[in-house]
Amino acid sequence: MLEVKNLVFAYPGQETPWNFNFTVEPGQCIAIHGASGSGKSTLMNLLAGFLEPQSGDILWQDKSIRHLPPWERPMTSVFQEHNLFEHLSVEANIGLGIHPGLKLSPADQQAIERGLQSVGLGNFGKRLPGDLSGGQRQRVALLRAILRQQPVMLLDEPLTGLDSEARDLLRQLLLEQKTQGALIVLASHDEEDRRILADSVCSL
Ligand SMILES: Nc1ncnc2c1ncn2[C@@H]1O[C@H](COP(=O)(O)OP(=O)(O)OP(=O)(O)O)[C@@H](O)[C@H]1O
Repeated sequence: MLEVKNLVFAYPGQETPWNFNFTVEPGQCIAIHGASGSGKSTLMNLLAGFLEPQSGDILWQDKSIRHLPPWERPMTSVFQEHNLFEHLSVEANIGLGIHPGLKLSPADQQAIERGLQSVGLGNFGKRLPGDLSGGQRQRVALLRAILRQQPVMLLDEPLTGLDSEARDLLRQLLLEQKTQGALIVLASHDEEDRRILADSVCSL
């Protein structure tokens, strides 16, 4: 279980701090819902370890992960910037998520190929991210997160801007991740995403 307990944070000069509280079980998705500027990305950054809370705790399977650096947390994230390495092929970008030294087994390579097919990018493995559209980059970032196979996925507007076909495809992929036990924290403005994917909602 992921537990966020009285997680207090304010940016310098901010009068009223946030105080985040929720729990989510593996195999479930919690949607983080709120107006623009309400703190959804801030919460994601706190969970990922890119921001340091002033107090409170984050527990994973009853152990505090609050002081762990991002790379030691049981999490993978897709944030709005996508963070793809522009000089590396799509395949290598995804492969780096699986193995930081790109020492990929034939099974890893097969998983990448199959994954690219499943998000409609079967022939795009050798391309550079700069040659992809925004929506295609988004699909690569999401696939990389999925193939990292961490127990918790932090998704900040992962489907925004995609056409309806790609959106349906990726919603399906995320539902499959849930049935395989993935815990998803989803920041989304989209009511349909929340209705289809979320088991609970945290309103900010
Ligand atoms: N580095 C920062 N320093 C100071 N204030 C910040 C910083 N980053 C964000 N904020 C402020 O914190 C508030 C919450 O921002 P955040 O990006 O978390 O909102 P959001 O709910 O994700 O918004 P959106 O839906 O538009 O992406 C905003 O008022 C924003 O201006």
